[in-house]
Amino acid sequence: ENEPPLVPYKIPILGHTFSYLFNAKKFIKECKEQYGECFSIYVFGHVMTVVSRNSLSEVFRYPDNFDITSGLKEHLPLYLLFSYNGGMSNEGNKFHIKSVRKQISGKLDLNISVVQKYLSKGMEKWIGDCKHPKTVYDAWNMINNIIAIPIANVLVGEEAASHEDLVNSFGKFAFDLGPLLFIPPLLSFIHIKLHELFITLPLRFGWNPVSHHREVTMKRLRPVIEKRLKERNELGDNYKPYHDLLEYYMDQPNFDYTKPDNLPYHVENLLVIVFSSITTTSRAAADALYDLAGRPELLNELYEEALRIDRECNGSLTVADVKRMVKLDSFVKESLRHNGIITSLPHYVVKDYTFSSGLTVPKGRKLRLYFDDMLKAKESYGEDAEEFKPFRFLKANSPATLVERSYIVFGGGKHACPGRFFAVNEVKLFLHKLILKYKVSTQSGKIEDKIYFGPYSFPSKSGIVFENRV
Ligand code: HEM
Repeated sequence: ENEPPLVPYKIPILGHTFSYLFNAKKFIKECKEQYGECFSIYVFGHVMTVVSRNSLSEVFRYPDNFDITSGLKEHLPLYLLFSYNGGMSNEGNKFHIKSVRKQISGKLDLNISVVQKYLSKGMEKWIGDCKHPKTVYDAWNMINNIIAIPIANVLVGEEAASHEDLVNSFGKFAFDLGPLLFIPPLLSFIHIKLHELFITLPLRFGWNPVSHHREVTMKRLRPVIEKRLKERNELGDNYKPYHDLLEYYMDQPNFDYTKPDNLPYHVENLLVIVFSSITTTSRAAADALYDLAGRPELLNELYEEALRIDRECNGSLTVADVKRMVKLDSFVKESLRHNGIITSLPHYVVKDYTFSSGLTVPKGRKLRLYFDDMLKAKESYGEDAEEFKPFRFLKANSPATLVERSYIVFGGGKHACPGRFFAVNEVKLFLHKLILKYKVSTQSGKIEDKIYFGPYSFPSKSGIVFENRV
């Protein structure tokens, strides 16, 4: 009875689908202005509720009432693509969160030198010498190739990550699965399950985007595992554990790679982390690069900070040094805040839930969180919340990793991204090295807009010009 208002629509069956697909930013904004922070729209044959502000915070605060796993599963049915670990499950997620907290974000001090070393190698390989200005289109793709190298090293160690096919496979993994995520669920008009059936249709003909990556990973990990097990045997208490995620998997009581389904199971767990870590981080770095390249005065200011810190630490940075990059941190945070994503993180309502506003969402209702509105809330960011102000957070004691009511780039509550400490450090290190080495500008000389598809946004594909600093 007390449901959020359903925004009226004129075209039966289609409802708001067209506006949602082709004009989401304006459409959702107008709906909120007219119907308040919580309203329902009719898209792809189903009623979906868009939540913002207090209602959105409640979704994070009461995770038992809102199920994100089913929401994500519907868009990307990993459980149909992953044959050994069941894809995404609540139980599986607990393991992933623990492993990322402990082994990746929790070992930043140790990982940071690996990240630096391989970021430099990646930049040398993919950007290289720009004595003559070099224009790169689709910088996200290029940055993804760079970011994949340090992440592969942190996940599986230097020996396995020395194989180019493994690093390439990690880098491409999410891009191979991604398109499935963005196919509009047109068949949902008939039945929600039909969309899932459609996107996994190629599986029935033997095509599975996961199989190739699983095979490459297994081929490269098996000899490393055998070598480490031998070392463990020979050295006993003197064995020095490696700091990567692979070592963590090998320590699990259920690890026995001699059993037929065991290694593929652990490799699929690893691929979930590959999926969550590489394109997300490279996307943040690409957004920041476009934001930087369109603002020459900002580049100069960040260069001064980068140069000072680089001189003080002789080029070898610690976590504390990265923390001292306060201008860069504020800029990265502002860039993340402007990621342009309109709505995200689909959740299903587990049982009827009444928000503190008095509105009730029924069990089974799909919610989407209105990110763009929350990230531009005037109550939190002031009257100029819509503006891009790179040093907005400089004096606010509010680092880019800090999850707050309105800063929901990394989600919120119990499920807030456990990889954010690692990700922000890596993005900062990438930009730090880039700023020291190159002058960057947009080919157009303008600040480039993001590309939109439905409620999703992507970095621009227009040219970025790299030039060596003299
Ligand atoms: C800039 C880069 C990144 C962004 C923007 C990002 C964003 C997010 C968001 C929005 C969520 C959902 C949170 C929620 O449901 O409230 C999430 C979850 C997660 N992220 Fe990240 N992430 C990034 C990097 C990483 C990295 C590098 C890793 C791993 C090394 C990682 C691992 C995870 C995991 C395991 C979850 C699931 C957490 C859960 O379900 O409780 N992420 N991330």
